[in-house]
Amino acid sequence: MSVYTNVSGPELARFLQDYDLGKALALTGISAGVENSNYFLDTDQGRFILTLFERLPADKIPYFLDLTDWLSSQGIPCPRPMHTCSGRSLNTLCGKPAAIVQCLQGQSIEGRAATLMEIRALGALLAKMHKAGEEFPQRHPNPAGFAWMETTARHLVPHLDPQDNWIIADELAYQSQIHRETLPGGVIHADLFPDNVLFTGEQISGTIDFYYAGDDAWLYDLAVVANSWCALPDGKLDPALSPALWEAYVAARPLRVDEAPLWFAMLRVAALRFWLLRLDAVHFRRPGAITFCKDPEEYRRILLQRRQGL
Ligand SMILES: Nc1ncnc2c1ncn2[C@@H]1O[C@H](COP(=O)(O)OP(=O)(O)OP(=O)(O)O)[C@@H](O)[C@H]1O
Ligand SMILES: N[C@@H](CCO)C(=O)O
Repeated sequence: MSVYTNVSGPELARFLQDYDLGKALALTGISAGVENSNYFLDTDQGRFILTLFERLPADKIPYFLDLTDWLSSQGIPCPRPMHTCSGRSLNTLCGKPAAIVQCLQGQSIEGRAATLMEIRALGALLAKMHKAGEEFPQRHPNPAGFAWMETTARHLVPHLDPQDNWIIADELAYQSQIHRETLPGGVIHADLFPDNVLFTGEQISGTIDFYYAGDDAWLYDLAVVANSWCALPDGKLDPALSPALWEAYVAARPLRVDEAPLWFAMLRVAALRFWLLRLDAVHFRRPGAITFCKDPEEYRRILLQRRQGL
């Protein structure tokens, strides 16, 4: 269940008085998603998404709304925030930070492999997103960078078996010598998994869930996408999808000469990041907290394959 806060009709009507979006016709809870309460909001002016933020503190949210506002103005299909009559995109509803954003068309392909056309569209769009973020004026270092990984790994030590602790420590030692901050970079999505991309036919009509976005190496973002879209069940890279993703990306953003040699280092660190994230969710599920645990084993498998260059 992903609607944690129920919004009454009178509360919604009061909230909408701040906007120029017409009168509410229907409010329908969205069952997908785990972190926030999301609703389809139908008004006499169309359909929108109403999000009540259940995890992020209010002062952390404007960056993400400003970023999607910016990327959307640059032609990236992402949820453009609606502004109140006084110009704010972040508001409060039922005591929670809340926003109304554009409702994008399309469906995710979650549950099946991408086609070559879809993966090429994704590679091209990711490059376009990276370039579109270049002029975005706000800086926000990736909160899940190397320091986050070291801290998370340290907390996990008593909960993992010696072999997994060894793999993580060994990978961190390797990554400590890779200076991805020297690679070309800027704004990255950092979580562009299949459930965060909407397609209409084989065209991408939306990218959502920018709440892990920040500044980091662009090649790292491509690696997050490659691991999450192009891994076979045994964790190896799909021999057709992975090159298709790469070729579409580099056609739209030609790489600098020092990037390609670090491809596997980026695939490895991207795998480690999501293995740690999932382990953290499993072992530090706080009572009452809203956490959803995806299978850490999937990313352990992916990391082991990437460490072998597969
Ligand atoms: N702007 C949008 N346009 C269309 N559909 C959207 C939009 N935002 C969210 N959705 C729909 O709502 C679902 C849940 O959204 P989302 O994945 O952002 O959930 P969340 O709980 O905020 O984040 P997470 O999935 O990371 O926990 C999506 O799978 C998608 O179907
Ligand atoms: N995409 C992440 C969850 C964070 O949204 C995962 O699959 O572990």
